[in-house]
Amino acid sequence: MARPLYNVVFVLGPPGSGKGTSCQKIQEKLGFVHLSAGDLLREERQREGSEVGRLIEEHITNGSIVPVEITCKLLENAMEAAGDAPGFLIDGFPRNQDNLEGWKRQMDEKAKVNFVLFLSCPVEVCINRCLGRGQGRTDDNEESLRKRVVTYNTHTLPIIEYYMKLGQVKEVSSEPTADEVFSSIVTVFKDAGYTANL
Ligand SMILES: Nc1ncnc2c1ncn2[C@@H]1O[C@H](COP(=O)(O)OP(=O)(O)OP(=O)(O)O)[C@@H](O)[C@H]1O
Ligand SMILES: Nc1ccn([C@@H]2O[C@H](COP(=O)(O)O)[C@@H](O)[C@H]2O)c(=O)n1
Repeated sequence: MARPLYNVVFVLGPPGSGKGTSCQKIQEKLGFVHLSAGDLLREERQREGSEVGRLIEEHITNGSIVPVEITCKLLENAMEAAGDAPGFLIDGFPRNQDNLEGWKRQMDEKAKVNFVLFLSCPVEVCINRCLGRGQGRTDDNEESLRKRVVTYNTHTLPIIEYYMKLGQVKEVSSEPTADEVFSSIVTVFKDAGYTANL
């Protein structure tokens, strides 16, 4: 098999666990490119009058998961556009079985998943963080957040468990301060052999 084009770390955890915050820090330090599936979907949603935009809006409001054909294409396009990078942090993906299977169909030969960084944090802490995020997100309200947590428990945790069985999950508690969390993440990357700039 040809050498995979993309070196990938999936970043998963409950909504508001600090995935975006930590990915930004890893990007700055390690040069990995941060791609948030949620951000890409929010961008795509803006396209005026598009049927896909309406579908994405519905899923985001309900805290449910957009079909993988849409999300995986957005991720692949973003990886292609980023070109040469030491690695990609794919934040908030794969979120359910459909995401996982779609990724395998579309990306298995092009990308190597090195490990899954799992940011664990009590749900009530996460909800309070989202409610205080202040970014004007339409899904940072009590109702959508409860739905997002149900989706996380029902659909995303089994994906994390799937990778745990493969021995590919590196868990970091994201309850401490963002700097403390980042320092634990640095250790994870060092242990995984990424020593450049660390
Ligand atoms: N370790 C931390 N301690 C306190 N607040 C934090 C910490 N990490 C992130 N935050 C804050 O919590 C909020 C959510 O963080 P962030 O957006 O990084 O989470 P996320 O996991 O990417 O969320 P989502 O899944 O909803 O996109 C932000 O306001 C961020 O500043
Ligand atoms: N793989 C994904 C990721 C996200 N979504 C939708 O976007 C919402 C916001 O995601 P964040 O990661 O930014 O919190 C999420 O609740 C989903 O509706 C998705 O469908 N698939």
